[in-house]
Amino acid sequence: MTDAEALLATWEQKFRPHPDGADLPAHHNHCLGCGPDNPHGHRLQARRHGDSVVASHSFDGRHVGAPGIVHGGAVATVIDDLYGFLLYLVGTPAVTRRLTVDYLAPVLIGTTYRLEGSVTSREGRKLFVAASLTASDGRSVATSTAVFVTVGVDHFGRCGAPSVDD
Ligand SMILES: CCCCCCCCCCCCCCCC(=O)SCCNC(=O)CCNC(=O)[C@H](O)C(C)(C)COP(=O)(O)OP(=O)(O)OC[C@H]1O[C@@H](n2cnc3c(N)ncnc32)[C@H](O)[C@@H]1OP(=O)(O)O
Repeated sequence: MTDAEALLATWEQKFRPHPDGADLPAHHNHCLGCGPDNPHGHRLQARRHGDSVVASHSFDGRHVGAPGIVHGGAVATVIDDLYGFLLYLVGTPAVTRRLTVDYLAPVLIGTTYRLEGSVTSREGRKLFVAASLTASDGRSVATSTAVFVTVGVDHFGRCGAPSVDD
């Protein structure tokens, strides 16, 4: 089995049904959004919440933009990765085609936020998704929508999927 095939096999397992409330597996160990072994990553941990995915997350000093404030690209990365967990619930691989973020208020370093994402509709290969980032007092600090397009596993093979340890 090639490294790419081994990685795809781990994904196949990850796409099995996950019970409500279950912690969802990282996309792979070095994923920028959720990989536990990526020293530059966010190590996002998400769980299933009905038909949505939720996470509790705080950013650290590696993700700073203006002093004390999280870089907008880091916020977008984490939201994009949250959508990647939704794919486990949808049951099909897909990739981000369009991502929009409305930054409603500064996201602060070292503060814990709640993320929630869900699929709003599906048209053929297009998955329309939406997410929010909420402070502990209930204030929405960022909202997002995105379009994912479903792809076959060959999409990842073609791109030279990394080994399971990458
Ligand atoms: C078992 C193994 C599992 C493996 C499971 C891996 C899971 C893994 C998770 C990894 C972790 C996740 C992390 C976060 C997710 C990334 O980060 S994904 C990485 C970033 N995204 C990319 O690299 C995608 C790059 N783009 C592409 O490869 C190609 O453009 C795409 C998205 C595959 C689409 O290309 P295409 O197949 O040629 O499709 P195309 O005809 O252009 O469009 C398809 C449909 O979408 C529509 N569309 C296109 N753009 C738009 C738009 N902006 N708005 C609305 N509709 C649009 C088109 O009109 C078309 O509609 P129909 O005509 O079919 O009705």
